[in-house]
Amino acid sequence: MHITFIVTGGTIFQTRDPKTGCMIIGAHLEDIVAPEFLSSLGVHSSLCVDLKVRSGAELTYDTIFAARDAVVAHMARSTAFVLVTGTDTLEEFAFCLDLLLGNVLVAASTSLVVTGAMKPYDIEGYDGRCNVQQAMQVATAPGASRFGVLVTLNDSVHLSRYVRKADSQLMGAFQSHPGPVGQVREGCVRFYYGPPPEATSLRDPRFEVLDAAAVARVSRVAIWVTGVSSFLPEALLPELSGLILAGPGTGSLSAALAEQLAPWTALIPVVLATRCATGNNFDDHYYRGSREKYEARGFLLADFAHLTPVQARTLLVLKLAAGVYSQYNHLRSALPGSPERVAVQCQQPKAASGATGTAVAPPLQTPDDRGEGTLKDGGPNR
Ligand SMILES: NC(=O)C[C@H](N)C(=O)O
Repeated sequence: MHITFIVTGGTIFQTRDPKTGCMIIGAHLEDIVAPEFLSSLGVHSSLCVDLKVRSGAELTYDTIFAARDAVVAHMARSTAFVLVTGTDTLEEFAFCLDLLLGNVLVAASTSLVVTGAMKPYDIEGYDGRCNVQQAMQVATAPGASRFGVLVTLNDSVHLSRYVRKADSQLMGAFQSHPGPVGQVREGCVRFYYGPPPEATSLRDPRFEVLDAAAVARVSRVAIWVTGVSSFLPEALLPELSGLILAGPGTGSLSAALAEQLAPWTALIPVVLATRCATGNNFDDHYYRGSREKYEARGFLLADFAHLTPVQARTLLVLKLAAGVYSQYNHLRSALPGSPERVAVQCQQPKAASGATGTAVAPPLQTPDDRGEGTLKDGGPNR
């Protein structure tokens, strides 16, 4: 067996620099992975691709694509891949790689497991060594390759589709809302269920041919959290390739914000997500018409069902780069703020301020809203 490691920094490699008192990359993969442990798994050769990133906050789509390219380049030789990274953006990294590569990995019977550490290398109780060992065990376990990209930390194995960093500090930070797909117990990997169809349905073959340059043109997607007395500065919108609104409950928007943003949906994709930790961005079972009333005004909901705002952002960036929404293809040819993009924006309506424009917003009231109120008067009870 051959394992390829890809490393992109993070707490797992960090120590305190005695000279400056600041955190630095003070450890390397060879300090963490014992050759004897590799041999015990039947791994006779390994390789490390260091993408030279300091921490999770520094992660860029360029690095994600460099990792994707490293996997593709070493796929023929490798039985398994272990990606060691900063935990702050680990969930985005894993989710994005699964969208880009999940089907390719499954077809090639190759596993990819992402891991990191919650405690620095020089702190008592350092979890990095154990996490990397368990990631190697999971990556080489029978059946691991049917899942696409997995995440392993703290004895747990998560599907990249469901995992999120739910705590900013503690060891059990990584959680999946349906629970982990597997665990490491008594030194052995146990998978409890196979990949449910929902976990793989977001992979799109068009993502497999994307490159970093295509994504860079559309990656200025902002996440804006709304709630009490919501607002959004109009001046922000021309700077964006897209907007994820993380709204309360099932992604409810105030009537005023919906009025302001509806005309902008002709220019940039505006996705409605929930700011709750889990759950959907609409619920037509309880709040009838809750999807249609926004989709009719140009907001995107259904393609982003049951995703966190961070996941919705990743998916939207890839969809835009792949040209999935032809109405937004103008975003792919010009960077935000460039003269071409500004020219398109100048043609756009400012319905909220009363100016004229080209986007036509349908009426606010949907048949199912009757009697429960409309967006204008506060909307139905969602
Ligand atoms: N535990 C960690 O890895 C957090 C760190 N700040 C990072 O993401 O690089």
